[in-house]
Amino acid sequence: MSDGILLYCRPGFEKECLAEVVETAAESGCFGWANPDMNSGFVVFETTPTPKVIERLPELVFARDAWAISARLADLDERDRLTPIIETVARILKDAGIRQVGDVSCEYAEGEQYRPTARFAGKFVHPVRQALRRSGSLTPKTRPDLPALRLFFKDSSQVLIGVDRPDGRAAWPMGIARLKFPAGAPSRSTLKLEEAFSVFLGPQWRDRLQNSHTGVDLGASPGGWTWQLVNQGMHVYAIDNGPMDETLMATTQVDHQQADGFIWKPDRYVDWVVCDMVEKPARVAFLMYEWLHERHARYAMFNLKLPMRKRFAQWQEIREFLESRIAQEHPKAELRAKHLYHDREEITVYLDLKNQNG
Ligand SMILES: C[S@@+](CC[C@H](N)C(=O)[O-])C[C@H]1O[C@@H](n2cnc3c(N)ncnc32)[C@H](O)[C@@H]1O
Repeated sequence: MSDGILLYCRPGFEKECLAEVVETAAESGCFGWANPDMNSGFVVFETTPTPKVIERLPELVFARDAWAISARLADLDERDRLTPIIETVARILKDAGIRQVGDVSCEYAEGEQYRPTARFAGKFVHPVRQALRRSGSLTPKTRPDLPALRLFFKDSSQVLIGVDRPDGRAAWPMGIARLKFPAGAPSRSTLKLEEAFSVFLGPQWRDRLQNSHTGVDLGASPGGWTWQLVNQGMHVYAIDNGPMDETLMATTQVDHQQADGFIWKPDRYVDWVVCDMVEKPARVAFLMYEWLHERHARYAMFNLKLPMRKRFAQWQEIREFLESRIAQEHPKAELRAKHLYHDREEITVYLDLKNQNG
């Protein structure tokens, strides 16, 4: 039995995260409230979530990761925090009919003010893991296919406890994508596209791109996104009036065209169109839909730069537009969006109209 949902978001996006979970929960007849700390990077949504709401948590755009809270402990004694936690976990697992969890994480908020808690949680995970293994509640080796135990420390004396579902888990705990900046990539935004592939196509995304041979990058300069496509062996049309990185051009896999990304079109069908143009988000979303609908490309990955105000409302309008077109014209389409760890005032969208065969 759960009495709330913990959601992680980018610090500063707590309002959007809350508005979205309120709306999603209400669609399943589930109501609740929250009073989030601004810039904390998390929201505790007070509610009794139905299974449907828990199932829909991965769909949330502004929540990078989320799980249902099964217990809360406050006033932990610093001389022995472990005993009450282990006892509570044993009770939760028994109630849920779970014999063992496959992993455990000690989590914390990303906001600046939570730095000391982050250090504490980073160390505390080791004794927790040992104690759970001794009690037989944790598998000897990590098992990603089993539920994982999640412990969120607001500070070192308060913990929220939950057990997640393997199929609802974010690609990285707390949605914090730990990616190494690839040597040779021309800009840091290369990590945005790498994270997007991993989140939307799954950890085996490189295998999935093996059959993709051509790509278009709209708003490509200096080439961080183009670099990712080139690195997967694609030939890329890079569209931007700005300059492209010289080393990237020397690969001979890039055709740089100084043109307007809203006008330029390829001569033939390409596998991917990616777009990072700084433009009105509705205009970009419409362009991407048309690219796929008119069969210029098979798949689209694009960034929508959101305005400071009404960020959630703006995404809602765009989503409604895309969903209504999809419902009329491509009912099998896949549309997914996420506020990625490497996104700032923007979200990333993946669209596949699944229309290549008719
Ligand atoms: C955020 S930067 C792209 C960074 C790039 N994704 C990377 O990883 O290096 C946005 C780019 O969009 C380009 N841009 C904006 N409007 C454009 C348009 N209408 N047509 C083509 N490029 C455009 C800008 O010149 C700028 O280089």
